[in-house]
Amino acid sequence: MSDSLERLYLAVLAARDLDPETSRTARLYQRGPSKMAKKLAEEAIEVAIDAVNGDSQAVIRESADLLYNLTVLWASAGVRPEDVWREMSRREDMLGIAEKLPKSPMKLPKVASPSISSRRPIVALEGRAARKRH
Ligand SMILES: N=c1c2ncn([C@@H]3O[C@H](COP(=O)(O)OP(=O)(O)OP(=O)(O)O)[C@@H](O)[C@H]3O)c2ncn1[C@@H]1O[C@H](COP(=O)(O)O)[C@@H](O)[C@H]1O
Repeated sequence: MSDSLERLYLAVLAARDLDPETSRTARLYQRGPSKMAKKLAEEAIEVAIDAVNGDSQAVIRESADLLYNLTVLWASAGVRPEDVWREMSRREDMLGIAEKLPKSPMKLPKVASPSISSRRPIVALEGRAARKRH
């Protein structure tokens, strides 16, 4: 799977400078990170709804769309697939499985807790006023 995500990532990088009239990826670049984030969030919600509805074929299709939009956001944020694989390996080495680190301080070695000011700021995604573009 990582091979096909890496190929998709390279295709996304190559499409950045194409004509936004003909390339969806170039259009997303032109509209910026907030539009990319909105598309990613929409696809994630679609996957979740399809799973709740028990539509596994739709989950598969929407998951592919979700991964495409994730690679676009990675590319925009300067994150490479190998950066993500490295983080997954680090978690696997630490926990034996590539899952999110536990929040409970009981399960982790003691580290300085982040101050409130270092938390991620809340940002607004692009509004839903505009209709979906194709
Ligand atoms: N692999 C993909 C890919 N996978 C999924 N998508 C998505 O394909 C969906 C389009 O299908 P739909 O029109 O059914 O989706 P939609 O949700 O109704 O429409 P949108 O509002 O998302 O536009 C969108 O959600 C895209 O985000 C992709 N779009 C592009 N690519 C690849 O990205 C590369 C660059 O392509 P261009 O962006 O066309 O230059 C090429 O290698 C393409 O194959």
